[in-house]
Amino acid sequence: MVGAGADVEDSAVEAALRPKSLAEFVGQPTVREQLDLVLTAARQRGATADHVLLSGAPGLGKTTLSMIIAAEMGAPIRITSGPAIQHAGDLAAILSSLQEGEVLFLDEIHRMSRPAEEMLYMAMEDFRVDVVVGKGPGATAIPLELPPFTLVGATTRAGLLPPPLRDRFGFTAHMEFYEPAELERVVHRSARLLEVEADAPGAAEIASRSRGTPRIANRLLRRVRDYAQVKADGFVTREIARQALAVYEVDERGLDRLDRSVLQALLKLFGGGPVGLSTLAVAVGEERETVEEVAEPFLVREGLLARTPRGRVATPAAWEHLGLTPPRSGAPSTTPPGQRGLFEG
Ligand SMILES: Nc1ncnc2c1ncn2[C@@H]1O[C@H](COP(=O)(O)OP(=O)(O)OP(=O)(O)O)[C@@H](O)[C@H]1O
Repeated sequence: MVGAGADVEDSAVEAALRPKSLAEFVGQPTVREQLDLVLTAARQRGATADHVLLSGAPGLGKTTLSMIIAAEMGAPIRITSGPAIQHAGDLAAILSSLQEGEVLFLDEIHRMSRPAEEMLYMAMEDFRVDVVVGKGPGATAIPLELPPFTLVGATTRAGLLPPPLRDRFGFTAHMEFYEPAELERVVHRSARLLEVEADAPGAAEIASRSRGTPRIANRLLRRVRDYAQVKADGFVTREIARQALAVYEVDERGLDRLDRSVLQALLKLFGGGPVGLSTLAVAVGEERETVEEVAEPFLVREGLLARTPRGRVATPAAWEHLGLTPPRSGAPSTTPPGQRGLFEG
């Protein structure tokens, strides 16, 4: 899938395309300015930077920013994720091996286990953990001093974090979706690094279909590059980008196969809603989290889907985008000739 999955070559290229400094990081002007102040001030004081929480949709640059924080502080970085830390002992092992000033990047921090989370409170605030040795009445807590470190937590939604954890971050940055002009700069920068020749309209076409997300912009650029190389002379123009993205089923608004299946299920199976998230996810054969965190933020932002207390509801723009007619008084919707059904092909 062009929109969400990644192959091995893609992962390696993605790493190579990461900006290495705040100056190279495109867009997010507010976050960049605030973070620059936090880091410069800490550097001037010769101190370890405060803990940073980054929230925002997948692919907006949270991992990249955590690496930049380490690079700007001249510190090493350790990368792990919430789901990888199931026991407090896992976290104690990581924390006790940190060097002074090291950046610990904890992706999906909202998915950490409860005991680990509680250990993290003390580690963040007092740079200390209590390691419990033994079991039952004979168990003893041995306090362990930690070197000062910077925790960079990443989450798709800061609202998922318990307040005691959220409050222990000295700085919280909310990453926004990128404007088309910013994504165009991302595409030009990546094209230069990948040695792909693209003109301005070609880059703009890719940017406008990238759902406000640099990771998707980079991925679409690579797929358009493949098409340009195999079917043309390697040069990316608007027409080449359009042809390539039609092959990969990314439409003019940037909706990919997953987005369209979600909308089609909502419209065709549930008459436009309201329908619960779990039911919708089952209908498209995806995990609830994938629908909620990958497809929905974009569909909501595009004004195609609304989250209501009673469930997910399609907007009139969704019916229009898929060329379907909203049902009147319970009549089934009609599919114009040539429109492909949900489960066809
Ligand atoms: N501001 C930016 N400027 C240029 N490229 C960027 C920017 N932000 C992200 N990218 C590119 O997008 C890709 C994805 O970024 P990254 O892995 O940091 O996202 P993420 O928010 O951590 O995603 P996830 O939460 O899914 O792990 C990287 O390869 C990077 O090259």
